[in-house]
Amino acid sequence: MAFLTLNNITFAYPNGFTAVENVNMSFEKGEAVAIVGQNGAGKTTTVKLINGLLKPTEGDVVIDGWNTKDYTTAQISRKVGYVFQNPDDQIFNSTVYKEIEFGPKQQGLSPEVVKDLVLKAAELVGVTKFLEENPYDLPYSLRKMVTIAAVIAMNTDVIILDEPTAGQDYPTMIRLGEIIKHLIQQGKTVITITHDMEFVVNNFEHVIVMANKRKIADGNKRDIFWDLETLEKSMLKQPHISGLSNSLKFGNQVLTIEEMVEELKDAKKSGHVQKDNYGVVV
Ligand SMILES: Nc1ncnc2c1ncn2[C@@H]1O[C@H](COP(=O)(O)OP(=O)(O)OP(=O)(O)O)[C@@H](O)[C@H]1O
Repeated sequence: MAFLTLNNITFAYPNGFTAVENVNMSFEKGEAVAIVGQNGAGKTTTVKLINGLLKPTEGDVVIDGWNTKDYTTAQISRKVGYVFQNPDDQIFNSTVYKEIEFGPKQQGLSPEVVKDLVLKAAELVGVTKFLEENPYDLPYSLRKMVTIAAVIAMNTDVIILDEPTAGQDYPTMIRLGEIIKHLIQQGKTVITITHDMEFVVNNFEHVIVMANKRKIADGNKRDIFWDLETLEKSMLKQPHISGLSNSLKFGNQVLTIEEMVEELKDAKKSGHVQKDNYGVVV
Protein backbone atom coordinates (compact mmCIF):
# COMPACT_ATOMS: atom_id res chain seq x y z
CA MET A 1 0.00 0.00 0.00
CA ALA A 2 1.26 3.47 -0.88
CA PHE A 3 2.36 5.88 1.85
CA LEU A 4 -0.47 8.29 1.04
CA THR A 5 -3.71 7.42 -0.73
CA LEU A 6 -6.86 9.26 -1.76
CA ASN A 7 -9.61 6.68 -2.12
CA ASN A 8 -12.50 7.81 -4.27
CA ILE A 9 -12.61 11.32 -2.82
CA THR A 10 -15.45 13.74 -3.40
CA PHE A 11 -15.56 17.15 -1.76
CA ALA A 12 -18.29 19.79 -1.72
CA TYR A 13 -17.76 23.22 -0.14
CA PRO A 14 -20.34 24.36 2.46
CA ASN A 15 -22.13 26.38 -0.26
CA GLY A 16 -22.83 23.04 -2.00
CA PHE A 17 -20.31 23.49 -4.83
CA THR A 18 -18.57 20.20 -5.61
CA ALA A 19 -14.90 20.99 -6.31
CA VAL A 20 -13.47 17.45 -6.43
CA GLU A 21 -15.24 14.33 -7.69
CA ASN A 22 -14.32 10.64 -7.39
CA VAL A 23 -10.59 11.22 -7.23
CA ASN A 24 -8.09 8.42 -6.59
CA MET A 25 -4.40 9.15 -6.11
CA SER A 26 -1.44 7.51 -4.46
CA PHE A 27 1.96 8.80 -3.46
CA GLU A 28 5.02 6.88 -2.35
CA LYS A 29 7.48 7.88 0.31
CA GLY A 30 10.39 9.82 -1.16
CA GLU A 31 8.83 10.75 -4.48
CA ALA A 32 8.19 14.14 -6.07
CA VAL A 33 4.82 14.46 -7.76
CA ALA A 34 3.55 17.41 -9.82
CA ILE A 35 -0.18 18.16 -10.00
CA VAL A 36 -1.07 20.22 -13.07
CA GLY A 37 -4.30 21.51 -14.58
CA GLN A 38 -6.19 24.66 -15.41
CA ASN A 39 -7.38 27.20 -12.82
CA GLY A 40 -10.38 25.85 -10.94
CA ALA A 41 -9.65 22.19 -11.82
CA GLY A 42 -9.66 21.24 -8.13
CA LYS A 43 -5.92 21.04 -7.40
CA THR A 44 -5.79 23.25 -4.30
CA THR A 45 -8.92 21.64 -2.88
CA THR A 46 -7.30 18.22 -3.37
CA VAL A 47 -4.11 19.14 -1.52
CA LYS A 48 -6.09 20.78 1.30
CA LEU A 49 -7.83 17.40 1.66
CA ILE A 50 -4.40 15.79 2.00
CA ASN A 51 -3.27 18.04 4.84
CA GLY A 52 -6.59 17.84 6.67
CA LEU A 53 -7.58 21.51 6.24
CA LEU A 54 -10.60 19.99 4.51
CA LYS A 55 -12.17 16.58 5.16
CA PRO A 56 -13.67 14.59 2.28
CA THR A 57 -17.44 14.59 1.84
CA GLU A 58 -17.07 11.05 0.47
CA GLY A 59 -14.10 8.69 0.38
CA ASP A 60 -10.98 8.50 2.53
CA VAL A 61 -7.56 10.10 2.68
CA VAL A 62 -5.09 7.76 4.37
CA ILE A 63 -1.60 8.94 5.32
CA ASP A 64 0.82 6.40 6.73
CA GLY A 65 -2.14 4.44 8.11
CA TRP A 66 -4.01 7.52 9.44
CA ASN A 67 -7.45 8.22 8.02
CA THR A 68 -7.71 12.04 8.10
CA LYS A 69 -11.33 11.73 9.27
CA ASP A 70 -10.08 10.35 12.59
CA TYR A 71 -7.55 13.12 13.30
CA THR A 72 -7.59 16.88 13.82
CA THR A 73 -5.95 19.24 11.36
CA ALA A 74 -3.32 20.00 14.04
CA GLN A 75 -2.48 16.29 14.37
CA ILE A 76 -2.27 15.83 10.58
CA SER A 77 0.02 18.87 10.34
CA ARG A 78 2.70 16.75 12.03
CA LYS A 79 2.66 14.44 9.00
CA VAL A 80 1.80 16.83 6.17
CA GLY A 81 3.11 20.36 5.74
CA TYR A 82 1.32 22.72 3.36
CA VAL A 83 2.87 25.84 1.86
CA PHE A 84 0.02 28.16 0.90
CA GLN A 85 -0.32 29.48 -2.64
CA ASN A 86 -0.18 33.05 -1.31
CA PRO A 87 2.55 33.61 1.33
CA ASP A 88 0.51 36.43 2.86
CA ASP A 89 -2.15 33.86 3.87
CA GLN A 90 0.52 32.06 5.90
CA ILE A 91 2.92 34.62 7.41
CA PHE A 92 1.94 36.13 10.76
CA ASN A 93 5.14 36.59 12.78
CA SER A 94 7.22 39.73 13.13
CA THR A 95 10.57 38.23 12.09
CA VAL A 96 11.63 35.58 9.59
CA TYR A 97 13.22 33.61 12.45
CA LYS A 98 9.99 33.57 14.47
CA GLU A 99 7.99 32.60 11.41
CA ILE A 100 10.18 29.56 10.71
CA GLU A 101 10.42 28.71 14.41
CA PHE A 102 6.67 28.68 15.00
CA GLY A 103 5.90 25.17 13.66
CA PRO A 104 8.69 23.19 15.30
CA LYS A 105 8.16 25.11 18.58
CA GLN A 106 4.52 23.94 18.58
CA GLN A 107 5.76 20.37 18.32
CA GLY A 108 7.25 20.63 21.81
CA LEU A 109 10.83 20.00 20.69
CA SER A 110 13.82 21.17 22.74
CA PRO A 111 15.07 24.72 22.03
CA GLU A 112 18.34 23.33 20.59
CA VAL A 113 16.50 21.04 18.16
CA VAL A 114 14.13 23.87 17.16
CA LYS A 115 17.08 26.22 16.50
CA ASP A 116 18.84 23.58 14.42
CA LEU A 117 15.68 22.98 12.31
CA VAL A 118 15.20 26.75 11.79
CA LEU A 119 18.79 27.39 10.73
CA LYS A 120 18.92 24.39 8.40
CA ALA A 121 15.61 25.27 6.72
CA ALA A 122 16.66 28.93 6.34
CA GLU A 123 19.97 27.89 4.81
CA LEU A 124 18.28 25.47 2.39
CA VAL A 125 15.93 28.11 0.99
CA GLY A 126 18.50 30.95 1.15
CA VAL A 127 16.98 33.30 3.75
CA THR A 128 19.66 33.07 6.46
CA LYS A 129 20.69 36.71 6.09
CA PHE A 130 17.09 37.89 6.56
CA LEU A 131 16.35 36.02 9.80
CA GLU A 132 15.91 39.19 11.89
CA GLU A 133 13.91 41.06 9.20
CA ASN A 134 10.15 41.47 9.22
CA PRO A 135 8.89 39.09 6.48
CA TYR A 136 6.62 41.86 5.18
CA ASP A 137 9.69 44.01 4.43
CA LEU A 138 10.87 41.32 1.98
CA PRO A 139 9.78 41.02 -1.66
CA TYR A 140 7.08 38.48 -2.63
CA SER A 141 9.52 35.87 -3.92
CA LEU A 142 11.48 35.88 -0.63
CA ARG A 143 8.28 35.82 1.45
CA LYS A 144 7.37 32.67 -0.47
CA MET A 145 10.77 31.16 0.41
CA VAL A 146 10.18 32.04 4.08
CA THR A 147 6.90 30.11 4.03
CA ILE A 148 8.64 27.14 2.40
CA ALA A 149 11.31 27.21 5.14
CA ALA A 150 8.60 27.40 7.81
CA VAL A 151 7.07 24.17 6.51
CA ILE A 152 10.40 22.39 5.94
CA ALA A 153 11.37 23.17 9.56
CA MET A 154 8.37 21.12 10.73
CA ASN A 155 10.13 18.05 9.35
CA THR A 156 6.91 16.38 8.12
CA ASP A 157 6.90 13.24 5.93
CA VAL A 158 4.85 14.99 3.24
CA ILE A 159 5.44 18.54 1.98
CA ILE A 160 2.92 20.23 -0.30
CA LEU A 161 3.99 23.25 -2.35
CA ASP A 162 1.08 25.14 -3.88
CA GLU A 163 2.38 27.03 -6.93
CA PRO A 164 5.90 27.70 -5.64
CA THR A 165 6.99 28.88 -9.10
CA ALA A 166 4.46 31.71 -9.42
CA GLY A 167 6.22 35.07 -9.54
CA GLN A 168 9.70 33.55 -9.19
CA ASP A 169 12.79 34.47 -11.25
CA TYR A 170 15.04 31.93 -12.97
CA PRO A 171 17.67 31.55 -10.17
CA THR A 172 14.86 30.96 -7.65
CA MET A 173 13.32 28.32 -9.92
CA ILE A 174 16.69 26.54 -9.97
CA ARG A 175 16.86 26.82 -6.17
CA LEU A 176 13.32 25.41 -5.84
CA GLY A 177 14.41 22.42 -7.93
CA GLU A 178 17.40 21.90 -5.63
CA ILE A 179 15.18 22.16 -2.53
CA ILE A 180 12.82 19.50 -3.90
CA LYS A 181 15.75 17.23 -4.75
CA HIS A 182 17.16 17.66 -1.23
CA LEU A 183 13.81 16.84 0.37
CA ILE A 184 13.41 13.73 -1.77
CA GLN A 185 16.88 12.57 -0.79
CA GLN A 186 15.73 12.86 2.83
CA GLY A 187 12.82 10.51 2.04
CA LYS A 188 10.11 13.19 2.01
CA THR A 189 7.14 13.02 -0.34
CA VAL A 190 6.88 16.35 -2.17
CA ILE A 191 3.60 17.20 -3.91
CA THR A 192 3.74 20.36 -6.02
CA ILE A 193 1.00 22.23 -7.83
CA THR A 194 2.43 24.23 -10.71
CA HIS A 195 1.44 25.87 -13.99
CA ASP A 196 5.04 25.79 -15.25
CA MET A 197 5.51 22.77 -17.52
CA GLU A 198 9.27 23.38 -17.90
CA PHE A 199 9.59 23.25 -14.11
CA VAL A 200 7.75 19.91 -14.17
CA VAL A 201 10.03 18.47 -16.85
CA ASN A 202 13.13 19.57 -14.95
CA ASN A 203 12.14 18.34 -11.50
CA PHE A 204 9.51 15.57 -11.58
CA GLU A 205 8.89 12.12 -13.04
CA HIS A 206 5.37 11.47 -11.72
CA VAL A 207 2.72 13.88 -13.03
CA ILE A 208 -1.02 14.00 -12.23
CA VAL A 209 -3.37 15.98 -14.47
CA MET A 210 -6.66 17.37 -13.14
CA ALA A 211 -9.48 18.88 -15.17
CA ASN A 212 -12.98 19.84 -14.19
CA LYS A 213 -12.95 18.37 -10.64
CA ARG A 214 -11.42 15.05 -11.71
CA LYS A 215 -8.09 13.36 -12.22
CA ILE A 216 -7.79 12.71 -15.95
CA ALA A 217 -4.24 11.36 -16.19
CA ASP A 218 -1.58 10.00 -13.86
CA GLY A 219 1.80 8.73 -14.94
CA ASN A 220 5.27 9.39 -16.18
CA LYS A 221 5.96 12.92 -17.46
CA ARG A 222 6.95 11.71 -20.93
CA ASP A 223 3.69 9.83 -21.41
CA ILE A 224 1.67 12.75 -20.05
CA PHE A 225 3.35 15.48 -22.10
CA TRP A 226 2.99 13.45 -25.30
CA ASP A 227 -0.63 12.53 -24.67
CA LEU A 228 -2.00 15.36 -26.81
CA GLU A 229 -5.61 14.40 -26.23
CA THR A 230 -5.25 14.68 -22.44
CA LEU A 231 -3.38 17.97 -22.79
CA GLU A 232 -6.16 19.36 -24.94
CA LYS A 233 -8.85 18.18 -22.51
CA SER A 234 -7.04 19.86 -19.63
CA MET A 235 -6.14 22.91 -21.73
CA LEU A 236 -2.45 22.43 -21.00
CA LYS A 237 0.39 23.11 -23.42
CA GLN A 238 3.24 20.76 -24.16
CA PRO A 239 6.58 22.00 -22.78
CA HIS A 240 8.09 24.37 -25.40
CA ILE A 241 10.75 21.93 -26.58
CA SER A 242 8.23 19.10 -26.96
CA GLY A 243 5.92 21.41 -28.91
CA LEU A 244 8.77 22.37 -31.24
CA SER A 245 9.74 18.74 -31.74
CA ASN A 246 6.10 17.90 -32.45
CA SER A 247 5.88 20.69 -35.06
CA LEU A 248 9.05 19.39 -36.72
CA LYS A 249 7.48 15.90 -36.70
CA PHE A 250 10.43 14.23 -35.02
CA GLY A 251 9.65 10.63 -34.14
CA ASN A 252 10.85 10.52 -30.52
CA GLN A 253 9.01 12.04 -27.59
CA VAL A 254 11.37 14.91 -26.80
CA LEU A 255 11.22 16.63 -23.41
CA THR A 256 14.56 18.39 -22.98
CA ILE A 257 16.94 20.60 -24.94
CA GLU A 258 19.58 17.84 -24.83
CA GLU A 259 17.15 15.35 -26.40
CA MET A 260 16.22 17.96 -29.03
CA VAL A 261 19.89 18.44 -29.92
CA GLU A 262 20.23 14.67 -30.42
CA GLU A 263 17.13 14.64 -32.63
CA LEU A 264 18.52 17.49 -34.72
CA LYS A 265 21.87 15.74 -35.10
CA ASP A 266 20.13 12.52 -36.23
CA ALA A 267 17.87 14.44 -38.58
CA LYS A 268 20.85 16.27 -40.09
CA LYS A 269 22.73 13.00 -40.57
CA SER A 270 19.76 11.44 -42.32
CA GLY A 271 19.24 14.56 -44.46
CA HIS A 272 15.82 15.39 -42.93
CA VAL A 273 17.04 18.79 -41.82
CA GLN A 274 18.94 21.21 -44.04
CA LYS A 275 20.14 24.75 -43.50
CA ASP A 276 19.74 27.71 -45.81
CA ASN A 277 22.53 30.20 -46.59
CA TYR A 278 21.95 31.94 -43.24
CA GLY A 279 22.24 28.72 -41.21
CA VAL A 280 18.51 28.58 -40.52
CA VAL A 281 16.91 25.12 -40.40
CA VAL A 282 14.52 24.76 -43.34
N1 LIG B 1 -14.22 28.16 -0.18
C1 LIG B 1 -14.81 27.85 -1.32
N2 LIG B 1 -16.17 27.82 -1.43
C2 LIG B 1 -16.78 27.51 -2.60
N3 LIG B 1 -16.12 27.17 -3.73
C3 LIG B 1 -14.79 27.19 -3.68
C4 LIG B 1 -14.05 27.53 -2.50
N4 LIG B 1 -12.73 27.45 -2.76
C5 LIG B 1 -12.63 27.09 -4.06
N5 LIG B 1 -13.85 26.93 -4.62
C6 LIG B 1 -14.15 26.54 -6.00
O1 LIG B 1 -13.71 25.22 -6.21
C7 LIG B 1 -13.19 25.06 -7.52
C8 LIG B 1 -11.82 24.43 -7.46
O2 LIG B 1 -10.93 25.37 -6.84
P1 LIG B 1 -9.41 25.01 -6.55
O3 LIG B 1 -8.82 26.22 -5.88
O4 LIG B 1 -9.31 23.71 -5.87
O5 LIG B 1 -8.86 24.87 -8.04
P2 LIG B 1 -7.35 24.88 -8.55
O6 LIG B 1 -7.25 23.81 -9.57
O7 LIG B 1 -6.41 24.83 -7.40
O8 LIG B 1 -7.26 26.30 -9.24
P3 LIG B 1 -6.07 27.40 -9.17
O9 LIG B 1 -5.01 26.92 -10.11
O10 LIG B 1 -6.76 28.65 -9.64
O11 LIG B 1 -5.63 27.50 -7.74
C9 LIG B 1 -13.20 26.45 -8.16
O12 LIG B 1 -14.33 26.53 -9.01
C10 LIG B 1 -13.34 27.38 -6.98
O13 LIG B 1 -14.06 28.55 -7.34
